[in-house]
Amino acid sequence: MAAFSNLNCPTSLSSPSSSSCSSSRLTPSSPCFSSRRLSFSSSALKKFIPKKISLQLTRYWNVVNTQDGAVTASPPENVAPLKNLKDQLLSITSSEEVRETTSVDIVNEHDSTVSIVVVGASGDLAKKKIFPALFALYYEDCLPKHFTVFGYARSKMTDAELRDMVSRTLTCRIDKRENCSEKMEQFLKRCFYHSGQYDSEKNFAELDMKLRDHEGGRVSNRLFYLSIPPNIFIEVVRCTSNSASSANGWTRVIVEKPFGRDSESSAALTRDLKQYLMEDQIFRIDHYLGKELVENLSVLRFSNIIFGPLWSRQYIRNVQFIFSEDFGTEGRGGYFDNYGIIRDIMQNHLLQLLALFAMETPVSLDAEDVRNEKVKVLRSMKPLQLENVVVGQYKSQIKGGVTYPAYTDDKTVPEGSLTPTFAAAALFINNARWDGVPFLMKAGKALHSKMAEIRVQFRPVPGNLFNSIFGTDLDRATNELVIRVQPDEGIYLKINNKVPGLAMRLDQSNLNLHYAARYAKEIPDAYERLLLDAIEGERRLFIRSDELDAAWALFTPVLKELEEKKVMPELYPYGSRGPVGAHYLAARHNVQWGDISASEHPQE
Ligand SMILES: NC(=O)C1=CN([C@@H]2O[C@H](COP(=O)(O)OP(=O)(O)OC[C@H]3O[C@@H](n4cnc5c(N)ncnc54)[C@H](OP(=O)(O)O)[C@@H]3O)[C@@H](O)[C@H]2O)C=CC1
Ligand SMILES: O=C1O[C@H](COP(=O)(O)O)[C@@H](O)[C@H](O)[C@H]1O
Repeated sequence: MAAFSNLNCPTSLSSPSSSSCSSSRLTPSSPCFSSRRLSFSSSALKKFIPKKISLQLTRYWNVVNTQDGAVTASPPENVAPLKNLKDQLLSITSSEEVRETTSVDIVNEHDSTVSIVVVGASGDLAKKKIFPALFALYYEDCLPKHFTVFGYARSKMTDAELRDMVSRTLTCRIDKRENCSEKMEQFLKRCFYHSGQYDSEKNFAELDMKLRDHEGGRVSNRLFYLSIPPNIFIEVVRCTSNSASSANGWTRVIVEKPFGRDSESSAALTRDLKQYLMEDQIFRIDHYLGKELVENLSVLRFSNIIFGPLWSRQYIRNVQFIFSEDFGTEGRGGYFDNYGIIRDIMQNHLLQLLALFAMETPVSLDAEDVRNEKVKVLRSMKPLQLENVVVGQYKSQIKGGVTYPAYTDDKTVPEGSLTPTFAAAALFINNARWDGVPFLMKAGKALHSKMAEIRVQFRPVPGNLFNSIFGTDLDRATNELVIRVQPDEGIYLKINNKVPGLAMRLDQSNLNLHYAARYAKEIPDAYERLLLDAIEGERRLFIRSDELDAAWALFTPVLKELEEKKVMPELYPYGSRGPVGAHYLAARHNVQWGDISASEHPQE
């Protein structure tokens, strides 16, 4: 379900219903739909729509919400637009019954409004990511005609102070664009603030009153973004649900990670959330799924004939998922120490990349079909053994006269903390496609660079004709596909090539798709895509509870073992390439990390 018609602003893949049909996220054959939806109360449903039709409606239309006695339905893919509702109903029932449906209240975007409530508006994530993403969406005309942004937190602030805070921190990709300050003024007029406690239904009821004022009697849709520490999620959801949910539209809640810290706490969080919310109201965000190159992974795989046949143990010898940051946990040590790098990056971001990479072809691009395939991969994974994990922690380093701190120098980190700031792991998928292929992960803070990438190393060519004339060992100069998620997005394929000239000399070169050179358009921030999807009710890029259970089932035993056995992390200097143990781990599986191979750093 999407979008609020604009050429820049895409509609979702699975349910094309926007008037911006030229958008890149539509499949080429998709028809162009209006974004209008049907909305009616269940009493109206009973009164005006005979049971037979309402059953058919439920079967053929996507009923997107059934809360507080309200039903909202939108046309599924490949049915005629809303204006043809009557024709459709005629085709499924008798004309006499259809006559009665004229009382159905057809709601379009002009009659509905979306309120986006950023809970924890005074915090780091809200300032850094959420408000800038909302502004970028506004600038690109991707937000609905009627929308309001509300900040909610305990800090005392006026609307003007919130606007000031938002405008001062709106450093986003839009900054240098035409009319930016004019658009900013307009955007800020839609931003408001309400100060309240996170556990006070009374304070949320006050927020509800303000929201109603702004909604002006339209069908109200509400999106709550929980940008707060996890220990207060449930209180906020309780208050939202009891005192501030929409009376006649949808209410959705975006939940930020961490979703617990092991299987048990994650299950408890899901159980508690479900006291107040249906699963389809919960949008668990993993912002890596909103990154351009991650969204492109399925396109690359499933729309190019050259990759599909190679995508298995037969041709791929290992796959690497690498995340590194060139700064430490400065400022976030308090949070980080309770979680560590495995929970912070591997269990979610890198595992999601792995699942997307390794899944079978989904039945469709529909959220449930894609998530079903990801769950199957996660549930097929071999239990992770401690021997296949290496942990590290950064230590102080003096470089160029600058002293870089150790992890434990942070005042918010307990003395002698064993929390890993680096980890490497070798994982395996027990299925026919991937049996025996090492999937290596490596994630670390305070390393030499900031980047995230996926590396696919292919097997050597059997009986290679050129073995004798290649300058180096051809068995090592195998094809490698690199998907550089960030920075400087790109995809390149290492191939062996003849060096031009009369002699038969071979070297390894890149077939290079460098995004900055190929596409003039800047890449949207992941939070923009994900916020837009949540507003549109598109769940494909959000984590379903069974995915989460499977992800925790994989990592919880090893996390417990690390903690119980008090495994000492290997120390590595701030700004280095990480602990040497990661190389031994890879070598045991006959793998060499692609990011540190000589061909990646010829100048070093
Ligand atoms: N920052 C980041 O880069 C990322 C953050 N996240 C997740 O997003 C969420 C928000 O992160 P972030 O903005 O960094 O968090 P902050 O620590 O900045 O907290 C957000 C707001 O919550 C309130 N708050 C903070 N601590 C408490 C407390 N102990 N009890 C009650 N209220 C509190 C404060 O608002 P006030 O005092 O005004 O009420 C604060 O401004 C967290 O779940 C985090 O794990 C996920 C990925 C990245
Ligand atoms: O979720 C998190 O992600 C960030 C890295 O995100 P990126 O988009 O900048 O790559 C990481 O710094 C943080 O520790 C983690 O919680």
